[in-house]
Amino acid sequence: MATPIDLETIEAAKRKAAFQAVADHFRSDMAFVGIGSGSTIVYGVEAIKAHLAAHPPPPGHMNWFVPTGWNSKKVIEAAGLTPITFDSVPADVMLEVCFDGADEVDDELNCIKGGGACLFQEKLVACRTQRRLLTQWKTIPIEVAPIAYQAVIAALKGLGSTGPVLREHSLSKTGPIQTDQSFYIVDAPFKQLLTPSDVEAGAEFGKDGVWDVDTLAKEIKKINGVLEVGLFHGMNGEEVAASGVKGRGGQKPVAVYFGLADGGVTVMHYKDLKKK
Ligand SMILES: O=C[C@H](O)[C@H](O)[C@H](O)COP(=O)(O)O
Repeated sequence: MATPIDLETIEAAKRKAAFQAVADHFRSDMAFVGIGSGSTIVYGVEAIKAHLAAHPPPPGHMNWFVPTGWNSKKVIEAAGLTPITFDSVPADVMLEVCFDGADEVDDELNCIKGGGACLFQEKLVACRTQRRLLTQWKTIPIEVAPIAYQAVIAALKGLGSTGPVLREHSLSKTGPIQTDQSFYIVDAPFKQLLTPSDVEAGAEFGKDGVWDVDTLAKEIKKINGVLEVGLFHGMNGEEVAASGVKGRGGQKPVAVYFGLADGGVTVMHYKDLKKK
C-alpha cells in the first residue's frame, strides 16, 4: 500500500507551486490581478506580497487585486494588498493574470473547481483574464438556487449522475452550506469525463452517464436553477484573444503548477500540450 503523504508535505508542495507560478507570471507593474479562492491561493498571495516587497511597483502605480469571494478578499486584505470588487473594474479593462487553485485538472487543462464552494465568481474573473495560472473529487460542484435544489438533483440524475447530493455543513444541524451568492452547492458524481481529444478520436458520449467535458458543462448550465458549474473548460484567455475576440478571457488556465511530494514543481503549459 502506498504511504499516505502527510499534511505538512502537501502544504509545502502547494506553497512551492504557488511561489513558482507567481515568480513566472506576476510583475509589479501589473494593474489588475485576479485572486482565486481556497487554501493554495493563500500561498500565492504570500508570494505576491514578497515579490512586491522585493520589487516595489513604479512610483504612483497601483496594484489592484480582484477577489473571487469573501474569503479571497480577506486574504488580500490580510496581506496588506488592495482589493477591488469585480464590478468596480472598468468594463473595458482585462485582468492581466489570475492565480487560483483547482480540485482536479485533466491532461488538456480542463479543471474541476468548487471544492470550497467558490466557483461562480471564480468563473466571472476567469472570463475577464488574459492568463490564468492554477496550482493544483470526481464529483462536480454545482451552484444552485436554494428553491430549485431538489429539481436540479432530479435533472442531474436524468443526465446520469450517480447520487448527486446537497452539500451540508459537517455539523448537519446547521444545514446546507451557502456560497458567496447565498446559493447552495450540489455535488454531482459522474463517470470519468471524456476530453475533447477523446471525442475527436470518436468516443461516444451522451448516454449511460458518459459525457465529454464541454457537453456536460453546457447540459448542466441549461438546468433551471443552476447558477454555475464547477467545470472550467473550453478556451483559455490567450486562445480567446488569438481568435479575435476582445474583452473576454477563457475558463481554462494557460498553465497549471503541480507541487510534488519530493519538493519539485511540474508545470503543464497549454502550448506544450499542443506540440504533443
Ligand atoms: O471552491 C473552491 C475553489 O474552486 C478552490 O480554488 C478549489 O477548491 C481549490 O482549493 P484548494 O487550493 O484549497 O485546493
